[in-house]
Amino acid sequence: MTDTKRIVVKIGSSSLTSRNGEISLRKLDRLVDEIALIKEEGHEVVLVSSGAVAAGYRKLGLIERPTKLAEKQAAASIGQCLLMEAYSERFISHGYIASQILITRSDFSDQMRYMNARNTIQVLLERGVVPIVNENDTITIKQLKFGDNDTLSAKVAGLVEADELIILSDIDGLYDDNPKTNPKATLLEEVREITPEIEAAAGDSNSDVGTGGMSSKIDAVKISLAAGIETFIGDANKSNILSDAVHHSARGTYFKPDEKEEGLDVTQHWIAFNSGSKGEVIIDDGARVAITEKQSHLLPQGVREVNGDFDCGDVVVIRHLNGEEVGRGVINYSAEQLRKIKRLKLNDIPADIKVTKSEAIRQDEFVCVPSVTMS
Ligand SMILES: Nc1ncnc2c1ncn2[C@@H]1O[C@H](COP(=O)(O)OP(=O)(O)O)[C@@H](O)[C@H]1O
Ligand SMILES: N[C@@H](CCC(=O)OP(=O)(O)O)C(=O)O
Repeated sequence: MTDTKRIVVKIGSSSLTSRNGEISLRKLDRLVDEIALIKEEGHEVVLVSSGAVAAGYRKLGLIERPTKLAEKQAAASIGQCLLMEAYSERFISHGYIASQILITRSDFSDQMRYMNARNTIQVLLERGVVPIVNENDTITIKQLKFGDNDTLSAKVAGLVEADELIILSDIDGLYDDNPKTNPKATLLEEVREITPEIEAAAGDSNSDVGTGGMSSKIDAVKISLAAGIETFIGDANKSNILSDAVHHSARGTYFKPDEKEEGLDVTQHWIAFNSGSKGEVIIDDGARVAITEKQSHLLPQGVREVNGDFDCGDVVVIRHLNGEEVGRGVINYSAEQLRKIKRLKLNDIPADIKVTKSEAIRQDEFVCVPSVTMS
């Protein structure tokens, strides 16, 4: 019996569909068999599954995958039921119960709803259920979409503090160039850091059926590595892919978190990748050194400018005077208060400005955020 791991598995549309873009029940069956195998090894699994649009568009009377937003949403509304029905039936045949969790970005930007989702998934996992997550496509508006399920899966991995994120695709990992257009491209088997070269290798979005292509997978990897979660990208069509990935014997790309860095905890992960920001605080050199190198709090005296309209307790972006983003943190003053006390030492803050914590941002509520393209 191996140690129980908490594993988030993400399957993309391209791995669940047949050539004409319709959902393939044969592929879905295979995936469920693979998941059952790692469940039998004792692991907990959360599945992030795309495929709602693919499963629904034909029933909507369309002959090809829609591109208009309203049609995609209508197709997803039909397809999500069909997808869950298929999953549920097949998991039951293995003796497992599946559950559905549909999420929008605004659910995740609200800390209470985020923590609620976490508690719900915790109960499901303790009871051996396989929670199946997808974006709530039908009601999400364009500007507030996760957009691709790669990013969603990394955020879910952070939410449930997963040990491993496994992204299954129609390709057996990250290559140094797109193997579909460059036959000489070679597989990168282990990646320890997302360098500009890695980002360039993943290129721009490139996918016929899915939304993200390899570049959104790399954005996802940045999010999961920041939480200290090992991530694997491999081919959904290989037998035993999940079990082999868990035992590190599968062909694919293994992304390893920095062992010297402690990964972000669940609150820091929320601040960094889910909270959304209500404004900006511009800081000087000394303040930047204090919060990024000396592990000190950000004090009002280092604040030079305040942009936006936020309240005490909101998350703000912290930017250096030169425009670079330094990180994000929970602010202890409203924008109005901070404008009055910027550059002041704590002792000089007027008595009528009353707050529970006098630092502008406490170190434990500050996070340096790796730059991730948020779609
Ligand atoms: N450097 C690269 N290495 C591997 N695949 C790449 C690379 N650059 C672009 N791609 C493309 O990314 C595709 C996988 O993304 P996508 O179709 O969105 O899959 P999914 O539906 O699984 O999310 C591959 O089929 C490949 O064409
Ligand atoms: N939420 C959408 C999937 C979005 C999407 O295409 O994601 P992916 O295939 O992972 O790039 C659906 O279920 O159809």
